[in-house]
Amino acid sequence: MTARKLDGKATAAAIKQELAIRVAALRERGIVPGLGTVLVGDDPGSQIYVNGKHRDCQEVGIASIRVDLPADTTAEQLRAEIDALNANDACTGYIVQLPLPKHLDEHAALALIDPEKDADGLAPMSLGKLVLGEPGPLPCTPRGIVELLRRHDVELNGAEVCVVGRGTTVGRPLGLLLTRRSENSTVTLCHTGTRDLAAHTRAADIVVGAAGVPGLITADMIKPGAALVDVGITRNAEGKQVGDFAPEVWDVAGWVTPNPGGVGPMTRAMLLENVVERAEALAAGS
Ligand SMILES: Nc1nc(=O)c2c([nH]1)NC[C@@H]1CN(c3ccc(C(=O)N[C@@H](CCC(=O)O)C(=O)O)cc3)C=[N+]21
Repeated sequence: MTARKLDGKATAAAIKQELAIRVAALRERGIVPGLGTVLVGDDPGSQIYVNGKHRDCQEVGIASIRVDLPADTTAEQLRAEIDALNANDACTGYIVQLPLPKHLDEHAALALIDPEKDADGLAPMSLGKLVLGEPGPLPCTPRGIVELLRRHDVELNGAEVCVVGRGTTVGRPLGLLLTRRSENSTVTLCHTGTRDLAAHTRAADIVVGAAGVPGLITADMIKPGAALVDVGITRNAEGKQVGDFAPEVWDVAGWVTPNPGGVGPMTRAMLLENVVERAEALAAGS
């Protein structure tokens, strides 16, 4: 059996077309959504991602504001840049690209983002709202994963989902998203302390690899027909993006996200979605 593709690239392209129409409608009413990015340092991966986000903005008609800072930026300088974006009316939402250089405190930086402008859904107020079930921006990767599965008609209601990885950007918030009544999945959140990972992955209808360990999840750990979502973006020695699943899983699974071309493009599409949603709320007067 060969798995079908959970095509993030094509799905993200379709979502961007829908967003372009919504952005055009906003612009007709005099509202221009504007995404800001704050990038500190010269991590090549982060530069690629930020470039991609600005390209996406241009495609759908969102204005973009780019703030690139040197690696030795101080906490005070970073705070001043964040304050400036909070005060800038042309910026309706923004992100602070992670990881920050080691001398900067990521949680402290995220806490400075005006909750109304948190495009990533990773600031403390947004994560708190997610826990409480209140409306707010949703973290982009988890939201993109749910959207990708929905648009391929992979059943979430009652599904057994094994999420491998407990990080704050993906694993943990994905568990929160999937266990809402609207998704209604049963989630097992596995991590480095899990005693028998294979026992959990084998029991799952959907397995999400978000551990950042190349090839961690192998074909023998998969229930035949399961849907597999690969969040891993480790770079190998040749600079190629490698995921958390071994390639042989394609012979066992029912659905697999290509990588690249799966979760990454969906993450970027959901960032745009968050920005457009926020601009629409502004247009509605809230
Ligand atoms: N505040 C913050 N928000 C983020 O959303 C965030 C972040 N920090 N830090 C880093 C991670 C990583 N991330 C990716 C986004 C898109 C692709 C993506 O589109 N990848 C392409 C390949 C890109 C290429 O290699 O050219 C793909 O998978 O098809 C990958 C990774 C967002 N992140």
